[in-house]
Amino acid sequence: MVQSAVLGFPRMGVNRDLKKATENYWAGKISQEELLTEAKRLRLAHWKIQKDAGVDIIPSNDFALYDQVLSHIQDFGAVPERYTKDGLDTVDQYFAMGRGHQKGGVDVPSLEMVKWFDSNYHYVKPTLQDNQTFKLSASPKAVVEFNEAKEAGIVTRPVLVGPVSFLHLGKADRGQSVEPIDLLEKLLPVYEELLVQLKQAGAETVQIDEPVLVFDLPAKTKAAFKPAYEKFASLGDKIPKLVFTTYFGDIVHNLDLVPKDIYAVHIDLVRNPEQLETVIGALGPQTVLSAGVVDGRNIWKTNLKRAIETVESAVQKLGKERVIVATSSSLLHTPHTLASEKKLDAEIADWFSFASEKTVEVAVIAKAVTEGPAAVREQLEANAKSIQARATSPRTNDPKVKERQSKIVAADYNRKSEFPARISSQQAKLKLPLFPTTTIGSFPQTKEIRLSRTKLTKGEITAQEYDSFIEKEIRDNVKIQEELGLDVFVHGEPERNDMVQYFGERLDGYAFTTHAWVQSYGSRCVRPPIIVGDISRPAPMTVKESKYAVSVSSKPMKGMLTGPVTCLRWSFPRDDVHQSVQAEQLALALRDEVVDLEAAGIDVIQVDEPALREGLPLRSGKERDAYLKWAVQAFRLSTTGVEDSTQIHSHFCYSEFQDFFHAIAALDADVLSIENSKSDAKLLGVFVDSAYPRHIGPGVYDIHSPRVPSEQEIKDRIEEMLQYLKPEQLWINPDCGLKTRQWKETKEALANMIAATKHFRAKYTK
Ligand SMILES: Nc1nc2c(c(=O)[nH]1)N[C@@H](CNc1ccc(C(=O)N[C@@H](CCC(=O)N[C@@H](CCC(=O)N[C@@H](CCC(=O)O)C(=O)O)C(=O)O)C(=O)O)cc1)CN2
Ligand code: MET
Ligand SMILES: [Zn+2]
Repeated sequence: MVQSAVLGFPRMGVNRDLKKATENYWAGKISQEELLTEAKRLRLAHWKIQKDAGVDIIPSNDFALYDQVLSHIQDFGAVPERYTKDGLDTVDQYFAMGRGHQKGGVDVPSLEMVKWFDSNYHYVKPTLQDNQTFKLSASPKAVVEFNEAKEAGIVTRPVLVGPVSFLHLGKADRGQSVEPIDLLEKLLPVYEELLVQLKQAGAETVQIDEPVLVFDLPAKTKAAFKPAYEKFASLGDKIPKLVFTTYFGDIVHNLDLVPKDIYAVHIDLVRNPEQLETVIGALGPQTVLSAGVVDGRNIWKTNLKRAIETVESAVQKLGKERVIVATSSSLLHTPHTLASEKKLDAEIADWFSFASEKTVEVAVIAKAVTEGPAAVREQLEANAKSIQARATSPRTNDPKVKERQSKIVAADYNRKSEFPARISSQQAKLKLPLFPTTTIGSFPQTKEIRLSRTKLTKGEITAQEYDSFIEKEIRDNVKIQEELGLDVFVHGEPERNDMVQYFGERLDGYAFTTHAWVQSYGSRCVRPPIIVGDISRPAPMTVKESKYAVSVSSKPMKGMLTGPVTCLRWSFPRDDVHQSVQAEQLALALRDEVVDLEAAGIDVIQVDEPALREGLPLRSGKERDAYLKWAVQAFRLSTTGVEDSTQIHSHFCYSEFQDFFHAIAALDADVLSIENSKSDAKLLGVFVDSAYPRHIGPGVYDIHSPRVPSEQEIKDRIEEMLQYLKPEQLWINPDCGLKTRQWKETKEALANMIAATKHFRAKYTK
């Protein structure tokens, strides 16, 4: 028979239960035991959902209290010494690596956290030493959780990040020069021991994730697959059978690296359906194919007929015993269940499938292929009806939007003058000091703010009461910035639930949800709005708040927008229209907003594009060039409608610009603020090499951690930056927005930032 498999399930729970438990634990409101009990309850609940859906192969060890890669770091004994030396217990040590720890005399910053491939999920980077050793934990999480499921009567397939991916996704610690992949030989015994333990516990198969196979890999990484998987093959029956798992791209360019005698290979057939035949052709004679046909990255109902056809074409070549029907990737990137959405329009809700619904889809597809379509006729008929209804719905189509798109001309992509002329008219108006200080937009989203928004939604306060509450928040934010002595103010974004969802809720062509949370990092979640049709702006979206902010401020006030590419990437996009078309529609809506802000007296406008980098196709080549072309055009289209004297800022939460710097330069933004505090200032070298003429604010401190950076630390960062950037180019700001922080640490950190800036201002002003 054809079996069904899920590669991973979201772990937050139906009501973000895990978020609440971890945050309560951090706040000292619940004990560690209570946290672990809640985590166990969630794991069991999630296994049960999959079992009830009829899924044959259910994952374990897909759970994590903070991040699954971080769990591996700990289980492999790859914890840097700074986290072990103070005697924190295992759980606190784990969180210290995830988010830093500044309590009871212990003061350690977090490890670096970066985007997981091209998704909005973040993982913690394995951070390795020149003399790195590895040692398997006494009770490895994968074994513990396998046993836990077994006790509940569910035999699961444990998920591990494979050794090559673990190392390739890691880096050398600051001051170390080790190339992680060189540590393979030292790492393999740990995998061996773990796999043996899993086998002894009763695991028949293990999902071993090697998603780095979708990249263009350096020779050394490529060369690591062979010894790693030969080693595993040599262990024979002592370890479970391995499902070599890839996702988010095709593996055709790396097919020779797929182990021939492996039990099974998983490929993502949602992203790259065309790889099917080639991959089948290259499989070993016994190897099973796990066909990822149910999208782990989006929320559209699977076209069951099409998925069944795909799976059947594999079955024809391999036979039923050698095909598994699976989700394309872990379902971590989709919300828990559609059943929680009580407010969605019924017509539109019928088009969606969230994680719980997707588990049913895999089971239905497997049954249809195993027993024939008659066995699931009702489900297939209902599905065909939904697919047809969406394809023909007038709600997806707006001729006015299309007409406007057809009228875009070349001049719409250009500012009136080049940067030198623009910056002098901006400077004449803004009169900023050397090293202008600013923040990235958001200030702490306090409990009070969130509660008052909840009250508005529930009708417990009026829109007017809510608006005046927001105005008070803006006034408070302005006052705080005045007291701190910042140079360019922000209104603080108190009215925004999220920088993308907020715009989704105000644009036509979007649907939005009440409970469809997806984990972004640690305990932080987002509710990506859903693009269902052509996008347009029925009314200004941010002008009221920005205008108010200007009216109560004594300094320049930045208007704050989320750029078209980021709106697209952090939404669930349509799958029936190319992403470039959706980005262009967003750009036109934002262009109108930018022009309206300018007319309302906002002289500085920031258009955030933090997701531009993550959207970069994972492999270099034609696809990347095409993406960068439309992404840059969308940004330019949204920002070029203003006068020279209006200053356009953009913000990026990453600093590794090397592979696409030309695109960053092509945005032609007057000022860029970028995340930089965790990276080597060397990365700023690209700005020097290309004689980048415009202004840059590399972040001087990390905002993901509650830890307060000292004035000296910030001075050191600025000093480093000045080795690369000209003083008149440099802005001083944090890495990113401050919404996840508390006020106390925010004020302390900004005060240190300003003190450090004053030191350099005095030094450089003659
Ligand atoms: N979309 C997106 N992606 C992003 C980022 C981002 O800002 N947005 N930033 C980067 C890092 N990722 C982040 C992702 C989320 C959060 C974040 O703060 N999320 C909040 C939720 C934000 C939100 O939607 N808030 C709503 C709902 C708040 C809420 O929880 N309300 C309570 C009731 C109020 C209470 O008791 O607190 C409830 O609904 O139960 C609002 O403010 O209106 C969280 O997890 O806590 C921060 C960074 C990269 N990707
Ligand atoms: C993830 S980028 C965030 C930018 C946004 N303006 C903020 O400050 O929150
Ligand atoms: Zn940011």
